[in-house]
Amino acid sequence: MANLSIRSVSKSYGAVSVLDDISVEVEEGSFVVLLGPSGCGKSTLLHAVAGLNPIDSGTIVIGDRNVTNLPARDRDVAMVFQSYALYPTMSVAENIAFPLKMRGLDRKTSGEKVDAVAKLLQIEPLLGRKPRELSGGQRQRVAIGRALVRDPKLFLFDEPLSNLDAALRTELRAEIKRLHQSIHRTMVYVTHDQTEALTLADKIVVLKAGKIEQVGTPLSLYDDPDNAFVAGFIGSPRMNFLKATVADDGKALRVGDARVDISHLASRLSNGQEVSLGIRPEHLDEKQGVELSLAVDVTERLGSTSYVHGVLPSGETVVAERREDQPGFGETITLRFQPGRTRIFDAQGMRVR
Ligand SMILES: Nc1ncnc2c1ncn2[C@@H]1O[C@H](COP(=O)(O)OP(=O)(O)OP(=O)(O)O)[C@@H](O)[C@H]1O
Repeated sequence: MANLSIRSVSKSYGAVSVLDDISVEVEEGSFVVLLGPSGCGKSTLLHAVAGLNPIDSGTIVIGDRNVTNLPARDRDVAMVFQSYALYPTMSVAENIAFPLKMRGLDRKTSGEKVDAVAKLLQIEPLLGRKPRELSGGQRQRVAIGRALVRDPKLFLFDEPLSNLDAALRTELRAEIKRLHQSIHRTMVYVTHDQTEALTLADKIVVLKAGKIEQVGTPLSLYDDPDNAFVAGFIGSPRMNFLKATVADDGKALRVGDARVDISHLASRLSNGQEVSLGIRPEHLDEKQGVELSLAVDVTERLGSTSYVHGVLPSGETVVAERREDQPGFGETITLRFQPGRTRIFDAQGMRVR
């Protein structure tokens, strides 16, 4: 059963279309991430679900209620913002208890709920402090606590980790995941960070310029992207895209001097057609396969793995993963890849299958 249905939602600011016929189904208890570059409309969509932002057309259903025209306070959703949005004069306990106070809950029950949430988030020692006496990570835990205590139908997160440093982001990301696994509530999470999306989501909705590019599990988007945008946006370092020309009646591609057999594809490609050959950095470190020669300019060593940056004879730049050798500046190395690992995109960026 879908806990949230976003149906054909559109919104414009003047002549600019920010959300263009967006439909998304969010299953009960699932974790859905809205992912896309800055300005793609993901916050606008989340705010529309929360009731903070009116839409021009479409329908939003939460549980079995059409909430499209309901104000935010009647939607039974709780939102966690990037900026924490805590009340500075209130203690942590008062901040977390605030939604319960608004509901007129008695002090004893409210206190018990605050204690339970504080325990879950391991912020019990902080309950008496003011927000200014907390680190960024602690503040965000309090903001999450304030959302949790309301026990809403739906949790909405708007880039909650963006103000934190890298180590804390990783830590709190795992905590949000743990939280979701323990309370099994429906969560919709906005981010431009593909690592957050890949690690947290059951389902990712990739947005670009107000339109959905693809919806799928993290693995399906990574392995089976529908287009070059999704292929390039998901994965770090990003997929390499090499210029290629169709040859042998659609059975092969020419990439510089190399021939890439693509006879496994039911190709509708014609000789001479220009396409783009997508290869992930980790697929350029094979023992056997099609060979490319790379003039190395930078090697980044990250523990047991390295990323080698360099230039092909065509002048195109490439990033390749290396698990064993660590070539240095000026060396020329041979990259090898299996044609079956590559993804092919036409001139419009659409995947050729
Ligand atoms: N009140 C507004 N008036 C006019 N344009 C707006 C308004 N709010 C947002 N926009 C525009 O709508 C588009 C989508 O904005 P939105 O904040 O949803 O993007 P986003 O994907 O969340 O980006 P970011 O990651 O930078 O927050 C942007 O082009 C933005 O400039």
